[in-house]
Amino acid sequence: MQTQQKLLDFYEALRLVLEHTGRLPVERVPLQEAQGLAVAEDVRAQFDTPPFDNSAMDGYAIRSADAEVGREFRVVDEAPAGRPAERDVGEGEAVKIFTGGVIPAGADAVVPVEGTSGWGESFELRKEVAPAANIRRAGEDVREGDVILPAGTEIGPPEIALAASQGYGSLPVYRRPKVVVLSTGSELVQPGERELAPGEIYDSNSFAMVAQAREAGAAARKVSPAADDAAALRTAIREALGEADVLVTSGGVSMGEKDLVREAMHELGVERIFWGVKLKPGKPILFGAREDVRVFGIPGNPVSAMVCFELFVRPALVKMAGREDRRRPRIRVYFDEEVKNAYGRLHAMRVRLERTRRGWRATSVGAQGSGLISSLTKADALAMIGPETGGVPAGEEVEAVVLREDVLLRRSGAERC
Ligand SMILES: Nc1nc2c(c(=O)[nH]1)N[C@H]1C(S)=C(S)[C@@H](COP(=O)(O)OP(=O)(O)OC[C@H]3O[C@@H](n4cnc5c(N)ncnc54)[C@H](O)[C@@H]3O)O[C@H]1N2
Ligand code: MOO
Repeated sequence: MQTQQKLLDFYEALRLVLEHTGRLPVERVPLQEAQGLAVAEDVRAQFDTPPFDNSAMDGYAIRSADAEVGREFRVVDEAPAGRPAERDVGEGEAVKIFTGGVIPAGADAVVPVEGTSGWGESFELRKEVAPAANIRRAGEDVREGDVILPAGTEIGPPEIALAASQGYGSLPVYRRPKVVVLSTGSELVQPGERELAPGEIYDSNSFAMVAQAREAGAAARKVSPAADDAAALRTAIREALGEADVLVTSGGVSMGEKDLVREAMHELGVERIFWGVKLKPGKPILFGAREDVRVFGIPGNPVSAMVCFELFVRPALVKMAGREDRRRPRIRVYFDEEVKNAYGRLHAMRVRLERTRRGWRATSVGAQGSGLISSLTKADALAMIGPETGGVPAGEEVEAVVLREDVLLRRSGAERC
């Protein structure tokens, strides 16, 4: 077994991940499944909306030329939404109309019922009515042929509404990436299943990484963890490879005799693109490909697993889905005190962020061990402390990857409604 690693620079490793990751094929998905995906080609309006002139108010459709205050009108028909009137509106006549009702021929204005003596077979006009009052014109929302959703648009609730209003039951999108998460390790027990025996721990990584994948907009599921056993591992990986665009394994990629993931992947034809990155946490990460499946062998330490997911898997997933706009924001941060880095690797340090007059101040969340899951619940960002100079002096800025994007709102002074 290979026990020496040539560690890759982090940014070079990320470049390789992105270089080996492309957009997934375009497919049409039902509207209700399109949320969060990117429109893959321009979508055009198939007709004007609204499709017809219609009333903005409950009231009467009349001829504005007749609209003298005090005049009596005869109601000749009605036009509720969905059922146009059969009669035209002649002089001194009105059609009872409700919001969304088709404006009948002859009428050019709607008087709200509050501007009349009320509902009835006839009414007296009590308020002036200008031509075109309370009419929503055909095509005032969108015009036939307009590009309503340009390629690349994120599909959110307003885009879904617009597409539905144009009769689209499905939209062309870059397919949502399918992620399968496979934890490895004989010590793992599923939470909620039973109490732990000595030496066992609960499998938190597969839950964490499914959540991370979903948060990145992918469809993700976990499969049963595989024991540290070559045959079991091979079977589990083979099955997962058959179902995924992205396979993420956790554990078993380091130097131990029970670290069998690399070998299993090799045997199953996964081409290794890199193994080992000059990064803390996350050093033993493996990245490979088999045909269209991208494979991340992520270290088992829970913080390493989640940080590797953030820094490598997430950028790949959002690229596959055409949603590069969902890459994490990067900002410059400073520390009040010197921060040392004796790891000899780029330290993705868990920090809190605070907005000051100088900019963004980063403060370590505390101990940075790779097993300290609770530390991640306190982290707003990963401050990238380079190994070259042994750390970063007080006040000097470094790059940080923002994990909790709502902290950026703190700068804007925005309040929540
Ligand atoms: N001789 C060396 N030992 C180690 C090295 C090294 O370079 N030489 N690297 C260390 C680093 S850095 C890391 S990171 C870890 C990663 O090791 P593995 O990917 O092989 O992970 P495991 O050994 O399987 O597990 C590590 C740790 O994480 C726990 N774990 C595993 N899976 C889960 C899970 N699904 N949920 C929660 N916790 C999990 C596992 O019990 C171990 O405690 O290797 C160092 N060793
Ligand atoms: O790289 Mo390991 O992830 O240092 O703990």
